[in-house]
Amino acid sequence: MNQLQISGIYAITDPNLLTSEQQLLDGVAQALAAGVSIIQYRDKQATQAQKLFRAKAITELCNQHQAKCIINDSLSLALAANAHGVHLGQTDGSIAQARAALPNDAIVGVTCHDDLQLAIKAQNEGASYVAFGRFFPSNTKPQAKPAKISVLFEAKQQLSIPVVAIGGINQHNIDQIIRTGVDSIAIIDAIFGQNDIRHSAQQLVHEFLAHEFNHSTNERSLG
Ligand SMILES: Cc1ncc(COP(=O)(O)OP(=O)(O)O)c(N)n1
Ligand SMILES: Cc1nc(C(=O)O)sc1CCOP(=O)(O)O
Ligand SMILES: [Mg+2]
Repeated sequence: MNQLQISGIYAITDPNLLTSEQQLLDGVAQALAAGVSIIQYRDKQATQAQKLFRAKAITELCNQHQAKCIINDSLSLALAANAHGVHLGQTDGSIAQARAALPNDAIVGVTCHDDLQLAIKAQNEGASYVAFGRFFPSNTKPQAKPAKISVLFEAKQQLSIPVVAIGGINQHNIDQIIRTGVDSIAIIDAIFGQNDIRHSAQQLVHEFLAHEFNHSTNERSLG
């Protein structure tokens, strides 16, 4: 799996914010136009038929932008939609089963909350990336378990697969997360909950790219 596949701003859809199919596809198109690298289709409300249509449409939009479409929770939906991968929570199914069913280059992401041991286990079982969170209170998922930012520094030292941060991240606090060196930052409300989705996503993408640029310039000047 190419590690560069999991890099930059990772936007996750929410049916409470993008309430119609038109809003969903327009919102995803705006986020992609702003330079978001990954879209996760996360929908616990639609019918199976609606989910399949929407997952296929988002995958197609991602293909047009050289971005990746990851399906939340459902391996079967990821397969049916020919999406680029699946995101599995701790009770959403096994990594081995997803790896066996999906193409070799597919992305399998795994939620690890604040637990580095879960992340090491996921890496050993074939995960493409691990996600830690939540780092700040989340309007979207208020019940999400808190995690300390220090786990991200530890994860970057101990893991070889990409590390994703999630939960309550917005333009005011993203810098604290970027500084840990994480590969990607997953966001719902600060992108899809905003009036101007494209502009909001653009600001977050620029923050991330500015840090990457400064980091590589410093490394070059230090030799
Ligand atoms: C990138 C990313 N990280 C974490 C999650 C949360 O997954 P999960 O614990 O399965 O919870 P739900 O999203 O299914 O409510 C995620 N979806 N994406
Ligand atoms: C879906 C999800 N999972 C989380 C976790 O901690 O595992 S936090 C979260 C919600 C992220 O949305 P927002 O950017 O609006 O806070
Ligand atoms: Mg899940």
